[in-house]
Amino acid sequence: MPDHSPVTTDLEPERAYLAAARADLTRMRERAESLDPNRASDGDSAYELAVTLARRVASLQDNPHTTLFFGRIDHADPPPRYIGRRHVSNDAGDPVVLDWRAPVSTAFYRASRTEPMGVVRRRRFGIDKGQISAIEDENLLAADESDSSSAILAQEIERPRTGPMRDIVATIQPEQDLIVRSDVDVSVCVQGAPGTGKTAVGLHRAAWLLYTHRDRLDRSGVLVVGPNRAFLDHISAVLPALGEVRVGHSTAADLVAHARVRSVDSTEAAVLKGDSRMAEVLRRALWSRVGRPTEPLVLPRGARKWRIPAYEVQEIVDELMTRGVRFNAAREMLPRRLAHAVLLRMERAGDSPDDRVQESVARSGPVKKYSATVWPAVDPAQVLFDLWSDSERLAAAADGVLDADEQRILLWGKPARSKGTAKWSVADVTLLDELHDLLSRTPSLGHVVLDEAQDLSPMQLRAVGRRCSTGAITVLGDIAQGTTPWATDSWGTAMTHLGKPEHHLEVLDRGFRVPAAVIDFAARLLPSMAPGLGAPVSVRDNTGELRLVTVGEDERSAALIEAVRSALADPGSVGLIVPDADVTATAKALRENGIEHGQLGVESVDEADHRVQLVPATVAKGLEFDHVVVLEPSDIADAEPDTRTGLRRLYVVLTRAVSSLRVIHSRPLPAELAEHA
Ligand SMILES: Nc1ncnc2c1ncn2[C@@H]1O[C@H](COP(=O)(O)OP(=O)(O)OP(=O)(O)O)[C@@H](O)[C@H]1O
Repeated sequence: MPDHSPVTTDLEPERAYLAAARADLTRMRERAESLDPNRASDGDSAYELAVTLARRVASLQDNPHTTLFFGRIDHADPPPRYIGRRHVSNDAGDPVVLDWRAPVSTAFYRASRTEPMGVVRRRRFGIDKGQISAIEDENLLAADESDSSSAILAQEIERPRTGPMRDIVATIQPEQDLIVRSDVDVSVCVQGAPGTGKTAVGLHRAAWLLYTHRDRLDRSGVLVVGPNRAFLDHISAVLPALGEVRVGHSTAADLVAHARVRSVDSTEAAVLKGDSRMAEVLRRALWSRVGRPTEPLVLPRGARKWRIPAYEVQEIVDELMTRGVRFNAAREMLPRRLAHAVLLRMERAGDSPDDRVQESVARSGPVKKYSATVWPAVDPAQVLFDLWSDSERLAAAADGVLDADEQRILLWGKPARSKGTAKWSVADVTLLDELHDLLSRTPSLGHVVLDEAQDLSPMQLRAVGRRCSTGAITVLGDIAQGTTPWATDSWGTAMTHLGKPEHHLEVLDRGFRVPAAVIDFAARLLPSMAPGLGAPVSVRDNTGELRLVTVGEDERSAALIEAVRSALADPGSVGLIVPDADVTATAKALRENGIEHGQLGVESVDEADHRVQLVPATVAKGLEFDHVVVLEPSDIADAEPDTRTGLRRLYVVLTRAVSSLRVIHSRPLPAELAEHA
């Protein structure tokens, strides 16, 4: 007997249970709607209460497109437990549906015949238009090792993709669930080939953490960091669908937006500016702003003048500099320390000054002025401006850290006139963020989910890391998809830059997106650009469709339009991924042929949710489409600064397809891809 057996007899009782659960949810909502926020003790509390109640009412809305539960587990003793997206209880307060994140729900995801966790039967519900359409049972006490595949799971994985990414709460796999439910204080790093569910797992982990540690994380905040706007838009519906609307989403660039980015560094400058050695250069450059006192502090007070000699001020400054506090915190302590030194002199002279005198001395004009001269306020932009435009300052800060050639790379050829007119690069604003943190500690969030982490430079990783310095992080990525010249080759190193050397490394290798025919093709690139990393093993039943179309250059545009039209004949989304340089011409060709489409960019999304999306190759990361049409792989690879990065970019582009991949090219394919073709 197969392990997962379709059940037909229980359909009606289960539908009745669903109807009753829906009625319970309606009652819960009506009760929340009837509560009067004006019963709070004052206006502010009433407002707070009104907001909380509105949120609660919204979270109790029934979604007619889905059911309240997707699974059920039976233990030896009744009652059975129904698992759904949210908790529902009846009038007596007894649970009718359990939230998937509740500890008791864990068994639904993890119980197996080898470890049944007290579960005797797992039931999955097939859902169609908000109604239960199928039931599948798995007997966990069965001894035989027969077919363990689930048709409902297969159906979910095979369904055509339309619109933004959906949650996977009904079909989270045991190895994914282990990551989702890792302890709140554990930082997890997930390495996984394309389509192994890293993003899905990261988002469900955020939802689980918020449910399990609501008080702590609601206060401190949870943030998801992704590569660009198009990606954030793609994933934006997942957490709200799980009832979590208060999770921030940001690109890595927006995290450090201290200035407008108006220039692009050369590759070698960008790599160097992203190198972790820059942290030491910046630290020295900043702290060198603290001056050496040459004059004594003179404080007239009444008939007397109090003097603190320069050497004594120097001792105070030295002590403050070695305390391990941030620059501004130490700077703020200086007037009080000077006042204390004055106080000691007053006492020695027979006075008995109290705390108020110390306070007034610290705030006095001469002390404030003297402090500000010795320890000036510093603007991060000025520090960086001076480093890039003044070779002597740079040499002083970089001595023993960067060699002369490296320093030359960093210096501006034509320095801007001032920090205000300086044209900062992406790497520069990341360095500004480091300087801001050296001045004053960056507040830490409770948890950060960092996606596509392999692409960040060490300095960018530090910027993300300081945003969860007191919390934990979930890092998601794939070394083989690293497409920046500074991409990481080692998760151990990346996690150290993030400030989390103690972490769990997990590997996901079952591919839920890319069908076998497509992954086999893309995986030809792996030995040359990520030796040692394997391709995912596709769990898809559908082996997919791969078409390579070689055409003459003048036929390319027509072939492309033909490929898009043929993709549109099947259900699902169509991604047309082209070299960045071809975006404008391709958009024109689509328009001329009457093919409506959206265009994605680093900063732009398709609000209208067209079926066809035109995607520059550099924006494709993390996205997926039912059908993918790729134009001219060799141009996509050649647009990158080096061969390895080019092949990795191509690997990303080729692994976006759920059902079919069409490759249109007039140039020969890169040799690594063409091999064994
Ligand atoms: N357990 C699952 N059940 C159903 N679908 C799943 C499951 N895990 C992942 N998927 C689906 O597989 C697809 C790929 O997932 P996801 O985008 O999270 O992969 P990824 O590892 O982040 O890929 P990439 O490295 O290419 O960005 C998505 O459509 C996701 O919903």
